[in-house]
This record gives sequence, structure tokens and C-alpha cells, in this order.
Amino acid sequence: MAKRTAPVKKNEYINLTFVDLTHEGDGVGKIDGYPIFVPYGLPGEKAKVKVVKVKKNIAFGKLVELIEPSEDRIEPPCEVFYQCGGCQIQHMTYERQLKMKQKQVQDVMHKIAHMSDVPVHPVMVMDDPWSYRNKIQIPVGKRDGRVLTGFYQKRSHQIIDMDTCPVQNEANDHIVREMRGIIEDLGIEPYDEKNHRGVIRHIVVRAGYHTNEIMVVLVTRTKDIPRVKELIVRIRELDSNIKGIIHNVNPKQTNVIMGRNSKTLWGEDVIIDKIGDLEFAISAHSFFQVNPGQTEKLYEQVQKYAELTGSETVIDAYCGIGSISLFLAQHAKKVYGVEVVPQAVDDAKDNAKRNHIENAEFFVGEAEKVMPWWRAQGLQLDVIVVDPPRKGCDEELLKAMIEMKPKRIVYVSCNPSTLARDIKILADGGYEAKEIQPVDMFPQSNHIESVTRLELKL
Ligand SMILES: C[S@@+](CC[C@H](N)C(=O)[O-])C[C@H]1O[C@@H](n2cnc3c(N)ncnc32)[C@H](O)[C@@H]1O
Repeated sequence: MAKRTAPVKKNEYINLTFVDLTHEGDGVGKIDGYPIFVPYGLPGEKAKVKVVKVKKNIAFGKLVELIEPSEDRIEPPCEVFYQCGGCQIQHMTYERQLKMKQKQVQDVMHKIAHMSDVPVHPVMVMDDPWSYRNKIQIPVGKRDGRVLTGFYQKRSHQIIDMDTCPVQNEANDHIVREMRGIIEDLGIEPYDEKNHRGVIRHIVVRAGYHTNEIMVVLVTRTKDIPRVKELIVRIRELDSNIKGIIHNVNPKQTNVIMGRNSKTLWGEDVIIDKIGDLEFAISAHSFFQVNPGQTEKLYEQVQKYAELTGSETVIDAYCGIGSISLFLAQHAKKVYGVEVVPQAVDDAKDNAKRNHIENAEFFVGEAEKVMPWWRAQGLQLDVIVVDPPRKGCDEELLKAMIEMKPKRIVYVSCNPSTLARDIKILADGGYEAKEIQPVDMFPQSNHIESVTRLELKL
């Protein structure tokens, strides 16, 4: 058979019509069936493209000029959108973003799970898809003698000089912007990643959606911060809702943002926020969903699919600070939560007390080890909820779940590909995926959250 050669060459300029979108939000054009992926291209558009990388079955291009723009294209509100690595799809209307995300879930159900017939509902939308993030973690650097804060450029550690971020909560955005001047005035040296020198690495700001309470975390390489007393005074002046200033030390050469040790420089160790009627105490290290308005919708969907009447025993695996567990405990007989981070489990127990919930119990451990142990103890269950990280559920966990035979499984996922892989395993074990509800937790980015209802086949 004749060897197929790519129909394009590196550095060649071509005219291309985009026919599809990748899951990352890049445009896909084809020449004789050979796909060329181009960031920021939209289906239906014609464009002049420079070919930048050629492989046997695929090439990558750069958009040079739009010849016929799509009606789905808008001017990105963020000035640094095309440089910043934070958002990927601000150039699409919100309606187009939602269609892309629904299709992403449908595609993986078809290609990975081989189940095209499971209904994937339209994405649950956010009424105002801006200023939603309750947490900002932003690197601090220096260029031409000036302190700057901004996210990293795509695929690099170059900080983009950024004044404002339109997906951030406005109070957090304001604090970060003002912090640059304060750090400069006090002569505190920003971290220099290349030489592993300097003091201040990241500023982390968290805000309560319902309470407006704010926590400012200063992540430094060094144990001491110069002129720390003046720094505290200046930070407190930024917003009267600041409840605590935390110092976290991260002395390592690493991409991980926070180090292990934190101490409170001023005020409270935690801020309080609410999900529904429940109150949560959130520390600097706790995982808490970043889009609080949508989190309520997500948890209501979990509750709906769990079909609780008050008499059920439920497991919440990968429970974090117990937010889903406590949400469900109000409608169940008993909820067991399991989570690998001990600090999060301490928070979960505190949160149960704070909300006077006595029918939720929390365990530290790997869900894939604790679940088989529960099975061995003969724990009888009605519903299992899982909310794993992006890599999905461990196979041992899926096996134990299948053996425990709950009537229903509710699978919360932030990664459609691993969701589809796990749904297939659960289907082989006797669970039928009935429906999937995607929820837009991260507008302007290419990420999508979803809730799946699975039932034991009779
Ligand atoms: C996507 S978060 C979900 C948290 C929680 N359900 C919520 O809505 O806030 C995933 C959680 O799983 C935890 N985790 C990761 N691997 C784990 C494992 N093997 N066993 C138990 N928990 C794990 C993480 O620490 C994190 O808190």
C-alpha cells in the first residue's frame, strides 16, 4: 500500500474552512480528510492559516486572518485572553460554549463508553457567566523593575501582566491588583523562579459568595516576610470584609502552589460560606467548589438523582470537606463520607457539628481501600455518590461498588473521558446509565462538570 503523505507542509499558508471543534475548543479544518487543528477557529469559518506542525495523521496551525467569521464569534472581553492560559473559549458566544460542552459529553459516551443512546441533557447554564470564581491563586513576579501579578502564558511560566480577570470575583480581583503596589512600596522581593530567589511567590484570595468574607493567603519561599506588620496593616485597609491573613511557606522548587505549613498572621483561620442552608468553614488548604452559585445547582441535581426519601443509607466517596454528604444527610437516614486528605475530613466533621448534623460520619483513607473494607463489614447501602478527581475512579473502587449492589449510583465528574470509561465498567457490572446532566461550573473555559444517574439492572 502506498504510504500516505500529509497534504500540507510546515510554514505553508493555506485557506481552511473549519468543520468541527476539539474538546479543547480548537477549530478543526480538513484537507482530503486530513485534520488540521487551529486554536480559536470556529465551525463554519473560513480563514488563512499558517501550518506550524505536521505529523503523519494530523497537523497544527495558527490562525493568521479570518476570511469569513462565524456568527458564534465574539470579541473576548478580557484584554489578555489570547496570551493567558486561564480561559480557552472567550471568543465564542456563551450559547456556542454550551453546545460544545454538551457535544463533548455526547462524543465520549459514543466513542469511549459505546453508548450513544444515554440521554445527555442540555448544559445547566449560568445566568451571568462572569465574575464567578470565589478563589484566585496568582503568581507574583517582576519585570523591568516593576512588580506584576498575572496568570502564566499558555504552555510557559512567563507571567502575563494583568490588571483584571473577568471570571474572578470582583473583590478578589481588586485585592490582587492593589497588592502589586503594596509589595512594591514595601520593597518585598517577588519570587524569581529561575534562580529560586526572592520572597513572595503567590497571592491566594478566597471570598465567601453568600457572606462576602475574604481570606488573603501570602505564599512565600522564605519563613519570614520583611516589614510584615506594615504589610498586614496595608492589606487590611484594602477591604473591610477581610477576615484573615494567612502566611503559607513553600520553600521548594515546585509547581505546587502552597507548601505544607501555614500560620495565621492576623484574624481568623477560616472564612465561612454557605451552600443552600448549610454553613461551611473554609481554611486556606480546603478544597471548595470555585463556582458557588452553580455548586448549589450541581448538588440539587445529585440529590434529585439520589432519589432520597429519608430512609436511605448513602456513601459519598471522594467527599472533600463533606459538602455533598451534608447536603444529602438532610434527606437520608445515614451518610458515610470518605476522603484521602485528613485536614479535609477534620473540616467535614467540624462542618457536620456546625450544622447540627448527626447522621453523617467521615473517614480518612483512599476510597478504593475503604470501600472494600465497608463491603467486608457487610454495610448495606441504597445509594453511592462518587465525585473523583480528573483521573476518575480507581478500578478497585468500581469493583467494590458493583459488589455492594446499591440500587443507585450517582457519578459527579469533572472529566467526561474518565466518566465514560468508568460508566462502561459499571455497565459491565450491572449498572445502566439512565441520563447525564452537564452543569457549567467553569464558563469561558473548556471544562465541563456532569452528574450521571445509574441504576442497578433487575
Ligand atoms: C473533585 S473533589 C470533590 C470534593 C467534594 N465532593 C466537593 O464537592 O467539594 C475530589 C476529592 O477527592 C479527594 N481524593 C483524591 N483521591 C482520593 C482517593 N483515592 N480517595 C479518597 N479521596 C480522594 C480529593 O482530595 C478531593 O477532595
